[in-house]
Amino acid sequence: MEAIHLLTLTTAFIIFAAIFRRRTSSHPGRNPTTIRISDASIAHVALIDHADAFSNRPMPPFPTGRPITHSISSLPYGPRWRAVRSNLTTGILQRSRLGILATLEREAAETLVNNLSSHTGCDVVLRDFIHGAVFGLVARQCFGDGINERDMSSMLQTQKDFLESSFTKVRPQEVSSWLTRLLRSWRQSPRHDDIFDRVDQVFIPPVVAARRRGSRHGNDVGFRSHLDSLLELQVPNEDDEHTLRQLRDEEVAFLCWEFLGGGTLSALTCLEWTIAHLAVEPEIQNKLHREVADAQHKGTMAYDELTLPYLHAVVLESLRLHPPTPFAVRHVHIDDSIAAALGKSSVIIPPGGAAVSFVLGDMGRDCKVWMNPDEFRPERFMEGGEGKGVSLVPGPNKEIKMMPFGGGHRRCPGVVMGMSHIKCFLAQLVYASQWVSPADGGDTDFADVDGFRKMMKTPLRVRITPRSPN
Ligand code: HEM
Repeated sequence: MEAIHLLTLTTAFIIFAAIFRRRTSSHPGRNPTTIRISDASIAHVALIDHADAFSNRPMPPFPTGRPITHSISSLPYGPRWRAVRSNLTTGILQRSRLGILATLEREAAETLVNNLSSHTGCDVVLRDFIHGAVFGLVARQCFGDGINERDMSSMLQTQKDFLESSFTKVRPQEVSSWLTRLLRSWRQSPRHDDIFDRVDQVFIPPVVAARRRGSRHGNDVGFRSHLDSLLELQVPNEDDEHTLRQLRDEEVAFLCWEFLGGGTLSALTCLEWTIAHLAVEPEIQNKLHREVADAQHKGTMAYDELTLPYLHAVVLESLRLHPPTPFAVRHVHIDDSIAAALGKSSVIIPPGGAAVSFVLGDMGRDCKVWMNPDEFRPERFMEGGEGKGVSLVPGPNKEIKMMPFGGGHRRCPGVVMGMSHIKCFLAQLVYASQWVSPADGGDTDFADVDGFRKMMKTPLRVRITPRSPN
């Protein structure tokens, strides 16, 4: 009897706690009805033709005890979002700075190749090597030089732990049961709070506050770092948008965290998938190697589409099949004209609004657009292929064929930097070595994790063999 009482009380407490947490953290955009859109033409109507209506994201599905609108991706569409986003796009991500970035990229890629060279002839699990190298590059862009080793490795470890914890979350917005969702968010939120606390600890005292005090955490990379730009940035005040204020330390810390995550994790995901495909497709790998080697010998190593068209095609093919961020999500309330436009495509947004999830992976594998969509065939992006001329970010008057960087007002601002990093690392990896399936003949597992980041479920293990000079 006692045991039954205890069980009943515990269950009642869990449900009460879950409801209480939900109430106290309630937000109009949290856990609304979710509509999935996999059709690129409907995505065009929504994200491009009605971009304003599709310009907000729902609140993250997990309640936390703190305001989490400190990042570009979670700020509501409006003046503060505009201020921090344009600080990024006109600052560090500007195309004209690619020349400066090229030097940093080349140094990072060469370090990666050197680190791997002692494993030539062996099987390696690539993920940690690539993660460290891409993180190091993005951190230099974020902070400049001079961050000490210990602080860097705490940041990298925090990012790895966050990534690991996100793998266990299965599309929370798509979990249909109300109770499951409540219990799940109740169980998961302390882990998120824990990560946010760590972001504060790892970034604020050693980096943000130290730089604010003017301590020379060194910035000898020859351009203004992202951190420096954030410390100078003025954003509209919450209560009066006509007055400006500086960002608070925790906001700067969170924006740096977002920059490091956006810059590192998508490139890491894409590089791992690409090497996995190249290891089982030696002809494609050899063709890519020939193109890169040719450019190296001519001294024309610029990673652009014109100089290295096959490299560009290989990266596009990888992003088509495995968009690292699998969904572009919006929270919408719409008027009658938009309802009518979407209604033609049988998408009905309920009067209270909805979360709309554009499924980027489905668009890249749509067999109405792509021939044998599950095949890895970069040639489809070359002359005469169905993907030739495809644009990475959808615009007006153009059919959407794939959307790995999302679309509309909230599309990814890091397209140019992301593509440039991926191409540079990939070119150097393929130039230096040949990547083959592991010596024990183990099959590569092409399954992906079910989570917010579409990484390989089983971290890639490959054999590095030397390239004969040609
Ligand atoms: C291969 C590389 C990358 C891929 C595939 C990628 C993909 C995406 C996707 C799908 C979105 C959501 C877009 C939408 O909702 O329509 C996004 C948003 C975002 N990405 Fe990226 N990304 C990449 C690289 C980067 C880089 C290098 C940065 C910056 C350092 C970055 C920063 C951001 C930010 C700040 C947002 C939120 C934008 C907003 O809400 O206004 N990403 N990214």
